[in-house]
Amino acid sequence: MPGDKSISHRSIMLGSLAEGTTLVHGFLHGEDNHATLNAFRAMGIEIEEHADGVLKIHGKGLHGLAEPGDILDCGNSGTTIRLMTGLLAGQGFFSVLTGDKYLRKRPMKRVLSPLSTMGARIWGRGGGDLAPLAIQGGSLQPAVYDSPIASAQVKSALLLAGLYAQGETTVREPHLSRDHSERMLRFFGADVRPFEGGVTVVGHPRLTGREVFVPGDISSAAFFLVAALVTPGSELLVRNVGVNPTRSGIIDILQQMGGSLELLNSRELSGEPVADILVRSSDLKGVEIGGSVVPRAIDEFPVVSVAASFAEGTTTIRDARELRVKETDRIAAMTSELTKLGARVAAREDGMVIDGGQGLSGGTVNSHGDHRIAMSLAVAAQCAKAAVTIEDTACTATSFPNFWDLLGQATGGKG
Ligand SMILES: O=C(O)C1=C[C@@H](OP(=O)(O)O)[C@@H](O)[C@H](O)C1
Ligand SMILES: C=C(OP(=O)(O)O)C(=O)O
Repeated sequence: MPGDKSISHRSIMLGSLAEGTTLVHGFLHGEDNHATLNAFRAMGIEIEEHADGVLKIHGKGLHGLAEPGDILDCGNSGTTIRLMTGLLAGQGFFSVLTGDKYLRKRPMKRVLSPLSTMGARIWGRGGGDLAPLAIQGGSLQPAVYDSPIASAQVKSALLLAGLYAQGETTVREPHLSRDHSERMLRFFGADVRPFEGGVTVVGHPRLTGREVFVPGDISSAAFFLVAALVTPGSELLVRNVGVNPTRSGIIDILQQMGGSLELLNSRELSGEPVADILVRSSDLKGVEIGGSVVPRAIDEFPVVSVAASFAEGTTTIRDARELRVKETDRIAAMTSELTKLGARVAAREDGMVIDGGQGLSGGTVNSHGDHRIAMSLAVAAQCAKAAVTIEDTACTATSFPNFWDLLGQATGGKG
């Protein structure tokens, strides 16, 4: 699997803010991560790329970034723009962040509001909710923030701002979102204290360059797990996948559906749990999904809805309103596209209801420009009764540049 996208972003950010050299093995060379990489280069950080894809980051310490000479383009990446907003709020310079037409529609007030309580000065379109964002960096005070949503991007923006505030910054969240920032901050030497319901970071740490091994991305593996489960006679071993419990909700959901998935060779890499996943085709059944598993599988719901179309009985997804503010409205997009393939799907305000079991037919579908929708539809196509044409597929390069090749290999050329 390609490297984990979330961990790859954070390795550039913390490697740049650390003193000394950071080596990153397994970095994801996708468009989103290149947006982060280019932003740090534009702020004066030297990042070498070796022939084997390994990155060497020459970190300049917490106060080593320079004012960028131009607007920083975050492309399609919500993680880049939201985490950078927190980080840039504490710098001694002015910066502007923007992104593509999808990113410029996504809500930013969720980070701007709590950052303003720390003294951050940030402006945006739409009354301060939309990019481009203009940031006048300056001194910050620590804060205690009760986030109404379980969002790692909100949490991480505040923790990164908290590095620049004297004292303790605390974020509480309704359910635990992915904790890669916490783990990597600690790995680089920051004082990070997780507690039941939240986390505290102590400001003004000294971060030291490290050697980071990025595990394979479970969100990318998810497409192959579902493809193998719903293709009769399949057996697939997916090696070196990050199985951090705050990310592994897809394994729990697929096992609950009756999927045969085994974790082998469990180990730890740079503070992150990793395993190989053995998956065998299985008869799936419909399930109820909601509550704390939702943030643990937030990017996997498009492909979960494909699995549900092949599962016997009804699958109900609840508490997943966040899907409406991703690269696209993923509830609306999957409902319309799966319906075109004959699935019985109904959208709900906070999720979907899927009556599965009758398989999918052929047809023409569209990704809506969203990488996860494109790849989920490829899995649907793989197992549909007739040919499926998927329009607008270049977006897979956002998170999974070699997706089509790997799908072809895994399916013996059928992909
Ligand atoms: O912090 C991160 O790396 C991410 C957090 C999640 O977003 P939210 O924080 O908006 O849930 C997720 O959807 C995104 O793909 C990556
Ligand atoms: C939502 C996603 O990413 P981001 O928020 O970083 O654009 C994703 O990769 O599915």
